Order: sequence, then structure tokens, then C-alpha cells
Amino acid sequence: MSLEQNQDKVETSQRSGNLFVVSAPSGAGKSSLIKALLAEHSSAEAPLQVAVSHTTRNPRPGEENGQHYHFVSHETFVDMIAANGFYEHAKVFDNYYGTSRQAIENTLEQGIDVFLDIDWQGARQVKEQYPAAHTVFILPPSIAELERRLQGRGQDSAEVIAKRMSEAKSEMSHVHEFDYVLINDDFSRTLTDFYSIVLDKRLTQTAQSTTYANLIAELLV
Ligand SMILES: Nc1ncnc2c1ncn2[C@@H]1O[C@H](COP(=O)(O)OP(=O)(O)OP(=O)(O)O)[C@@H](O)[C@H]1O
Ligand SMILES: Nc1nc2c(ncn2[C@@H]2O[C@H](COP(=O)(O)O)[C@@H](O)[C@H]2O)c(=O)[nH]1
Repeated sequence: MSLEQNQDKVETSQRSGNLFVVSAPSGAGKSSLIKALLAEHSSAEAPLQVAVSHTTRNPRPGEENGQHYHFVSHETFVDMIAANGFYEHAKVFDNYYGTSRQAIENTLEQGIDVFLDIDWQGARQVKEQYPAAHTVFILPPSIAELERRLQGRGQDSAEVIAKRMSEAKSEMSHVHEFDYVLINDDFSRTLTDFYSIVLDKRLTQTAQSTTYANLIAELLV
């Protein structure tokens, strides 16, 4: 089922998964929040899944191909663009990143909520194609704390951190394009707020499902 068909389903029929797009300047904590959300709240009744992106960047120590990213060559990435294999893609910092169609199609229709950890350019592309997507922007409590987090993560060179810091304000200038904004100061509080958004969307969608719509119609006769 294509995402367009899924959108029709969201609007007219039973529970499909919700698509959540999460963006932030590098180091604000979006990957940590998504990881914690899945670890604490994914269950057989309400499954949550993160889409694994493709990237041309080199793996960091400890990153596994197929788990953190699909690490591909520039040539493979360009071939995938030509074959219309990406739902969205963008150049972020000095590398290419993209969400393949395969990573999300057929998942939402199974009732699985899917999370995309992508930049603002990708978020904009997703929202244009799939307005039912819910977009969340994560802000750091301050620029100094953002830099501390990038340094503290200990995975990027000073040059890479400087590049990411130099683009942080430009990325944050897109915050108004998003449906929700969270300030990731205290981690567990932010996680609670993030989960509230996910729960709210799930409950809203359930209330719009045909099962509920039929019951409500009967009750109101
Ligand atoms: N609320 C928080 N308080 C303190 N440290 C945090 C908080 N949230 C995340 N961190 C830490 O900040 C660092 C960056 O977090 P993370 O890797 O999740 O950021 P990100 O937004 O996904 O970055 P990128 O876009 O580069 O992937 C990590 O070391 C993480 O443990
Ligand atoms: N548009 C997309 N942006 C993506 C995707 N996957 C990750 N990203 C963003 O890239 C930066 C850097 O990530 P890092 O792993 O090198 O730290 C970050 O903002 C990610 O959200 C994608 O598929 N599409």
C-alpha cells in the first residue's frame, strides 16, 4: 500500500500507524528520545518503530550497518535517487541522507507508528507528500548546552562539531514549520511530553476509526 493510500485509510477507516517526523539541530537529543520512547513504550498492542535511513556518511565507532543506518556509497545513493527509491532525501552537513520508500511503506498499514529521525529539509518533503504526518522539533535548552552535548557524545571530530554548531541556528530557524516543539532540558520530562503527543495522536485516530464512528452514529440516533 502506498503512503497516499494509507492517508485515505487514516482519514476514513480503521487504525493505521501514525507517521512522526522528528527533527532538531545535531546534538539536541532526538535520536536518544526516539530510542528511549521505543524501549519504554513499544509493545505488541501498540508497536513503535524507527525507520532506518540510508547515508553516505562513514559509520561512527559502534554503529552497525542496517541497524543505525544503511551505509552506502555516493554512487549507490545516486542510483537510488534515480530509481525513485527515496521517500525523502537531503544533503545534511557534508553527506547525503534519505528515507527509502521501503523503510516506511507497508509498516503504517500494519498499525505500527513509525518515527523518522531526519533534518528539516526531509521533514518538509514528508509533510508535502503526506500531510497526515505529525512533525516534532526538538530544541536544546541553550546553544552552550548543545555544544556540550555534541562534545560529550564523543563521536565526532572537532571539525565536524564546529560544522554542526555553525548550522544549528539556521536549522532552528525552521522550528515554526513543525506541529510540535519540545525543549529537551530534563530528559525524562521531555520523554513524557513526547509520549503524550504519540498517545494523543493514537487516541484521536482511534476515535475517528469506522468502529468508533459506527458506534457513535448508533448512539446518536
Ligand atoms: N536532556 C538531555 N540532557 C543531557 N544530555 C542529553 C539530553 N538529551 C540527549 N543528551 C545527550 O546529548 C548527546 C546528543 O544526543 P543525540 O545523539 O540523541 O542527539 P541527536 O539530536 O540525535 O544528534 P544527531 O542529529 O547528530 O544525530 C548524547 O550524548 C545524549 O546522551
Ligand atoms: N533528510 C534526512 N535527514 C536525515 C536522515 N537521517 C538522518 N538525518 C539527519 O542528518 C543529521 C545528521 O545525522 P548524524 O547521524 O550524522 O548525526 C541529523 O539531523 C539527522 O536527523 C534522513 O534519512 N533524511
